[in-house]
Amino acid sequence: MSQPLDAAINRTATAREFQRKVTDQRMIAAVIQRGREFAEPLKNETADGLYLLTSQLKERIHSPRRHPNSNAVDWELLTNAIAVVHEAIRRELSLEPFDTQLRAGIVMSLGGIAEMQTGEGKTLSGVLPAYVNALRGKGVHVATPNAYLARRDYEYLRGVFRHCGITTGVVELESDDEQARQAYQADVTYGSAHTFGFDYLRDQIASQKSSASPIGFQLLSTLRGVNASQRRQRGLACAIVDEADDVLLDDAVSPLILSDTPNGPAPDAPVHRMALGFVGQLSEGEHFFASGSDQIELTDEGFAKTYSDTAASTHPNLLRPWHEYVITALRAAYHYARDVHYVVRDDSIELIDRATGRVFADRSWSGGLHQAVQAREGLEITGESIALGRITKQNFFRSYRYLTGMTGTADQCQRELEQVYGTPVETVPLRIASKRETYTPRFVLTQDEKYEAVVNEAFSIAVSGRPVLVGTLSVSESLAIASRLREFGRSFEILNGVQDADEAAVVANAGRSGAITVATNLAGRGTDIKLDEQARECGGLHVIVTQMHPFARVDRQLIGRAARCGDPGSCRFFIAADDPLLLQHAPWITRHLHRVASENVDAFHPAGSIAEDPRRDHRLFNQIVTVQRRLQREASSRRLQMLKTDLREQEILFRATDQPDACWAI
Ligand SMILES: Nc1ncnc2c1ncn2[C@@H]1O[C@H](COP(=O)(O)OP(=O)(O)OP(=O)(O)O)[C@@H](O)[C@H]1O
Repeated sequence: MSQPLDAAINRTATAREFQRKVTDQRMIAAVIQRGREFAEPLKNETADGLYLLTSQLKERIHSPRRHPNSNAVDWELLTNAIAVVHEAIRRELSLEPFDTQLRAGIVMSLGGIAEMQTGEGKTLSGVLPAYVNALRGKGVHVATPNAYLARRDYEYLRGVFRHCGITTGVVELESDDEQARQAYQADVTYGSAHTFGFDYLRDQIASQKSSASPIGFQLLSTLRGVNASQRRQRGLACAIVDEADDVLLDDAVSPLILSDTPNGPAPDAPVHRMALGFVGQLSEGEHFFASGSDQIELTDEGFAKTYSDTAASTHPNLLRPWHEYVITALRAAYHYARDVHYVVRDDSIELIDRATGRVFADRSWSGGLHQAVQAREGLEITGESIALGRITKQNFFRSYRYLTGMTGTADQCQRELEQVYGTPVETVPLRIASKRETYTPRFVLTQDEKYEAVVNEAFSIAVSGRPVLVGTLSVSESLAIASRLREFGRSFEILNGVQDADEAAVVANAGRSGAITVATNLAGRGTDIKLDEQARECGGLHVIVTQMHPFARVDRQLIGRAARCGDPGSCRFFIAADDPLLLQHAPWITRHLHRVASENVDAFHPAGSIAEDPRRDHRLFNQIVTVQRRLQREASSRRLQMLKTDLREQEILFRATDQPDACWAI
């Protein structure tokens, strides 16, 4: 990597600039105090009075008086903004924002990412930075990890913004051009990170097309007041990213690709079917090695055998060399499992986002993998989609003039967020100490034993009147646990992206006393499970984690559904010796567990089961956490490498240092 490219990518210097401000605790505390004082008389203000205040703040932010030192923080403006937002929240939601929420809001208004524990009320914290940035009049995008959260937050907060005199909208993947344009015209637009990225790509493609149209046509359109490109977005002025670690890091590795899928079967469908039949003749170790997360390597012998099939290797419909079809068929067989990586619905493959558990009908794998999986499932093999435009999420979010966000889990990511996005992370202390109890992790030998133990625990806790959330890592695991619960005739709800029930309705019921909910990671982030009074009195929500994720942050998000905002609650991890995380990354723990099971045989613990031993179990658990930290470090360097490659390939002219100091400096 060349020095200039490294330096241009790195935005640490910008982050350090912001850091000085977001860590000025004395000033922040004073601004909160004064903001509250300013809010007091606003209680008697009319609706028009609040709008007028917003108009005055808009004028102030555009005032030429600010130009000489526009980078300096306008504390007075911020104080007034706090007062308006405070009063609007009180009027609409009958809530008073906590100091911690205002503090997080100020951090975001000053250019930092606010780290606030799960359940501490980030949703309300996002109002202040959205309001302050909306004053610029250039549009604010509030990006969430998924469409459900975008709509939920939009519906919850639009009344608050209305009291402030700020318009809001929501964009969804299904929005047509007109609906999307209207939503983007609003001061604050809610949407998933995906939707914002795709709309950006659409606009890029539309403007390329329009600049390619004849000059006469362009002129005519301009005279008629028609924008030839008919863009959806107004530009990338400001983004406030919810669940910033997920959107800006974990999910940023999958590029956004706007593609067009041709109708009808793929021309090379017969070759994919031949490859599927052929791989049955190959054996692992002799003809190929399945290594890494998604790698297949043919040996010399495997390569020679592949090309001994002359009917396939010279087939007239080949779109790429024959051995690539073979490798793709092997990848499909070895690395992609039904109900783990994808589901089959309405005779088509729908991809599962492994981090969030969401099922996406509109996503597909590239390079022929989608077709190889279709072949294996015996479905019609459709044509490969043609990429019309592509951008990595990293580059997309780096393109915003002003970027900020919030998360409950930024540990181990601070450096990366600083380097890549120029955003320092500021941790907001807990409002009150968490009441969550973490029970001793339970170790077992096999998946079957684990499911049994999970179901027993769910029953015994639900019977005491507490609601239970069983968090699984895959659709197949959720189905396995659901079928055991069904055997016992116990009613429960399931939330795995393929269930029929409405997601919001399942979440709404999950906090009822005695309810059992089995969910994939769908319930792991952002979901607010509200307890009923009896559930709270009985001890709150209990979260069962059926499998540790390679990243500890994902686990912490899941257990963060319990004991929110001062409520009681608890959690327990279940770990089996044959969990993929242990088999792939900590095989010594698997061996150790087998040894323990063979040594600890007595009347209560027959051969093959593991007796509880809190000290040993905590020690083993901590070892797994260390493995998770290593995996997270590795993922971080992979992402950085990706960004460098992407920038080099696309030869993007990027701005290294021109991120403005604050929204009023844009
Ligand atoms: N100022 C407040 N007063 C009373 N209740 C509040 C306040 N702010 C938030 N809450 C409640 O606290 C709960 C958690 O809020 P919220 O979902 O915003 O948390 P979060 O930090 O976004 O959680 P997560 O990290 O899981 O997304 C909600 O039920 C919300 O209604």
